[in-house]
Amino acid sequence: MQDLAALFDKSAAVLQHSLVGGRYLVAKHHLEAGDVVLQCPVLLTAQLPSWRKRICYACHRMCQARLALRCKGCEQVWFCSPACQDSTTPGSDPSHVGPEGAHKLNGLSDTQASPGTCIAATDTAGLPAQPAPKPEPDVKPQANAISRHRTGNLQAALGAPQVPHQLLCPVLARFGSAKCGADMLCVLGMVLQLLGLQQLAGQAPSETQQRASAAVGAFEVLQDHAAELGKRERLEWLSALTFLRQALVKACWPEIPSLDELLPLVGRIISNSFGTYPDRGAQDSTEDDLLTQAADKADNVYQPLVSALSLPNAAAQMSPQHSLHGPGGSQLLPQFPSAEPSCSSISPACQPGMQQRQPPRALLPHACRANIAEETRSDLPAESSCQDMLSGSLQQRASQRARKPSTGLQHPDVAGPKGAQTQSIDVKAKCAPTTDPADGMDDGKQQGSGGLLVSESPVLDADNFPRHPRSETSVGRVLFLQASFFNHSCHPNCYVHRNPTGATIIAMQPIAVGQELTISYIDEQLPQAARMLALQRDFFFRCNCSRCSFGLREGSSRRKAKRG
Ligand SMILES: C[S@@+](CC[C@H](N)C(=O)[O-])C[C@H]1O[C@@H](n2cnc3c(N)ncnc32)[C@H](O)[C@@H]1O
Repeated sequence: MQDLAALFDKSAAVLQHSLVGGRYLVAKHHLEAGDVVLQCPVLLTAQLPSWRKRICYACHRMCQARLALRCKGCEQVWFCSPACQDSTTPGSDPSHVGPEGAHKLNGLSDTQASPGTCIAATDTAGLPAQPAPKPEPDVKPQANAISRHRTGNLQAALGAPQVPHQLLCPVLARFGSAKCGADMLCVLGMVLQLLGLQQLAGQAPSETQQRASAAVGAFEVLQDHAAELGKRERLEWLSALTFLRQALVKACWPEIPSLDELLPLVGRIISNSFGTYPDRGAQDSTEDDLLTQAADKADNVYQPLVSALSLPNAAAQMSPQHSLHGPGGSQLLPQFPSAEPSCSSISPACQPGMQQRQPPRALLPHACRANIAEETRSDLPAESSCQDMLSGSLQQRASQRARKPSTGLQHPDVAGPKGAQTQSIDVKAKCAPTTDPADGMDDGKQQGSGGLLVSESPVLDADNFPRHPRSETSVGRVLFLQASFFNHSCHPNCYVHRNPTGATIIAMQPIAVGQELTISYIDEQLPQAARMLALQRDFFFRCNCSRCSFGLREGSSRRKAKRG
C-alpha cells in the first residue's frame, strides 16, 4: 500500500483503503472545478485490428487515409512515417531486441525479417548462439513470471518503457490468423505488450529493466476480475489465450506462460482499461489547450452545447463521463504531459489526411462480450484449472460446432452452444467489425450495427448533452495505471481527459479535502437499470454510489407509494 501511495505523490489525490470499499482516492487538498487532479501515462494500449491501418502503431495518430508504411515482418502494424517506424525498432541495440539475445535480428530490420520466424541469433561475441529452445505447445509453466518481477519502486512504473516492436513482431505475425473477435485480439495485443515488458524486466539491470520491472509489478496490483467471468466468456478467453500461447511458441518466445497465468492478465485488462475513440481534436492538444479546457469546464459543466461545438474534446468537458479521447496515447513516453509523441514528423503522405478537428465522441469502456445470464455465471467450477476446463469443453463444443455455424466474430472453438444467442446480447452488435475501415471505406464510415461512426457528429440527447457512443465505435483500448484506482460513480466529480501522451483527471466541481474522487466508467445518463447492467457486465460490480443508492431508495419508495 505504501508503494502504491507513491504513485500519487505528484498529484492532488491520496490513495486510501477500506475493508469494505477496497482502494479509492480522495482529494489531497481542496479542488476547484477545472483543477487537474493527476496526469497518467499510458501503461498498455492496443488498437482494434480494423483500425491498425489508420492509426500509427508508434505515435497513435489517426489518419484519414490508409497508412503507407507497414511492418513487413508481421504485416500487422502500420506507421505514419519512417521516423515512427524507427522509433519502435531500435536497430542493433542488443538491449532492445529481446530476451537473452534469442530474438536478435542479426542486422535485419523487422521489415526484412520473415513473418513470424524465429531468427537465429549471434551472441554479443559474434559466436553463433544456441538456437532458441522451441518449447512444446503444452510446455509446463515456470514459476509465476509476472510476480517474479515485482519491485519496490512502483513509481518507476509511470515511466514504463516502450516494448520494441522487434520483440513482439514474430508473435504479432500470427495475429492475422486469429479467429477471435476484434476486441479480444486487441486485449491479446495488450497481454503481449505486458509479456514484452516482462522480458525487458528480465534483462540485465539497467534503467529500462527497472522501469519495465516496476511496470509489470504495478500491473499486478490492479484488481483482477477473471474469476467473475461467466462460463462461456471464460471459455472464449481461454481459447483466445490458447491461440496466443501457440503464437508465442511458434515465435520461440523464451518462456510460455500457462493459461492459468494468462487469464488473470486478461482479468485485469478488461476491467481496468478504457475504450479509445477517434477524436481528431485530441491529436494536437497541448498543455495550454488542456488548461484552457479545464478552465472552460469549470464554467460549462452544465451548459455544454456551445462549447461542445466549438472546442476540441468538448464532450469530455461538459459531459461528466469517463471520457478518454482519441487515439493519442503514447508508447509509454516518460515525458508527460506536454511532450509531443515520439513521432516528431508526420509523413507528408499522412499529414494532409490527418483528421480535422471535429466534435469528438466520448467513450464507453469496451463491452465486446456476450452478456452472460446470471445462471450461466454460477455454474463455473471455482477451482478448475484453465487447461482442464478448456480441453473438456472444446471436445464438447467440437460436436456442437459441427451442427452450428460460427458467427464469424468468435473463435470457432468457442462458438456458443445451441441457444446461446437467446441468453446473450447480440455479440455482433457489440463487437467492433472484423472488416477493415481502410479497405474500401475511405471516409472512415462503416455501415451496420458494428459500424465505426468516425465522421459522425456527436449524438445529443433531449437536453443537448452529448451521449456516449455505442461501444462498437471504439478504436482500441488503453490502460492507465493510476486511473485504475478511481472508483466509479454515476454522479462523478472528476472526468478523464485523453491527450496524446496519456490522460489527465480533472475535477468537475469543487471537491473538499478528503472527499472521494470519482469518475464514471459508463454513460451515466443511462437509466439506472442500464447502468447497473453495464457495470456488472463490463466491470463486474454492483454500483454502490450515492446516486444508485438514492435511486434504489427512490425506486422502492415509488413502488411503496404505488402499492399504498
Ligand atoms: C478500476 S477499479 C477501482 C479501484 C478499486 N477500488 C481497487 O481497489 O483497485 C474498479 C473496481 O472497484 C470497485 N468499484 C469501483 N467503483 C465502485 C462502485 N461505485 N461501487 C462498487 N464497487 C466499485 C469494483 O470492485 C470495481 O471492479
